[in-house]
Amino acid sequence: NLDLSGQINGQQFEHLFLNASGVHCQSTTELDDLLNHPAVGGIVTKSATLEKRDGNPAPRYYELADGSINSMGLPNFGYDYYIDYVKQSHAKPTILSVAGLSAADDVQLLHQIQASDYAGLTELNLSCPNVIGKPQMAYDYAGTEALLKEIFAFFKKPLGVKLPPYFDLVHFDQIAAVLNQFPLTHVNTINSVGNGLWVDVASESVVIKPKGGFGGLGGRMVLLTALANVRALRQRLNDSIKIIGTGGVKTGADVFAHILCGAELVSVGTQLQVEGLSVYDRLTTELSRIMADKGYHSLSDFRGKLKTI
Ligand SMILES: O=C1NC(=O)NC(C(=O)O)N1
Repeated sequence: NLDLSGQINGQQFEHLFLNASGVHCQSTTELDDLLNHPAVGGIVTKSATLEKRDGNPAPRYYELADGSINSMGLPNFGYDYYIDYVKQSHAKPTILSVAGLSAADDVQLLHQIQASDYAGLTELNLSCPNVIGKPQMAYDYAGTEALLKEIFAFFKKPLGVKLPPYFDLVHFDQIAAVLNQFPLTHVNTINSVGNGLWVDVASESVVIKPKGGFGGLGGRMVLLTALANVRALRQRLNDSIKIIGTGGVKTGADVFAHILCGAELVSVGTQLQVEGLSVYDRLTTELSRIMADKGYHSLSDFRGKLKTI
């Protein structure tokens, strides 16, 4: 009886939960698992590159007490695999995530989507921190602006972007000034906190192989950064650009906080990896209890209504 829905580009997500791209979304079997789960409202594919990729050498993912560190390196089955999946009809909205290894790759990927008969949502990943030698595009404001100008000259389908975390209010101003120039359906924030390092004291060693142990951080330890990025971008972006809140969600209270900061929908990554699909049932129960206790019937009763003091 609670309304836990959200909308992006007029597409109704009956239930606010998605997977964070990269988690439980590389194979069609995993994607079907997500789509078939009642407490999942929509899915995001693993970011597709033009050609299939093995990704970085293992070990490349490590679970910590309060989150995760990963340097996967965009392992995926390639664009054709994912476009074939998302263009089939599905009961719930799909978001095709794509990641070029260069701006030219990004443009090529979007030309292919534009030429396809896929009519769903696309998300351009501008924030993978783990491709060796490649920067996170969305930290280059001029580069991002030039890329989006080139893309929107030909791309007429719904498009959002996956952003890295920003840590300076001026940087929020700068990326928002770029994004507000374009008819984006959404931004998905945050991607992992790039290039953290975990040290195992017993072995006196790093715990993942790529990049000498440097990897993107996820899970509870990034919640405060995720909330700040959702809030700051909600305060700065045009209302037409919705926000998918990703990062640090472990409890129903974390979900509630993301919505208070302005998220339209909420993704779960590390905690999905840790707990499996049942995480969505637990989060739904916990969120519903908080809403009921507060007398809320719908997410819109409190979305974006964070109080300041
Ligand atoms: O965008 C990404 N974010 C991550 O944290 N890891 C993956 C990856 O490494 O493939 N990509």
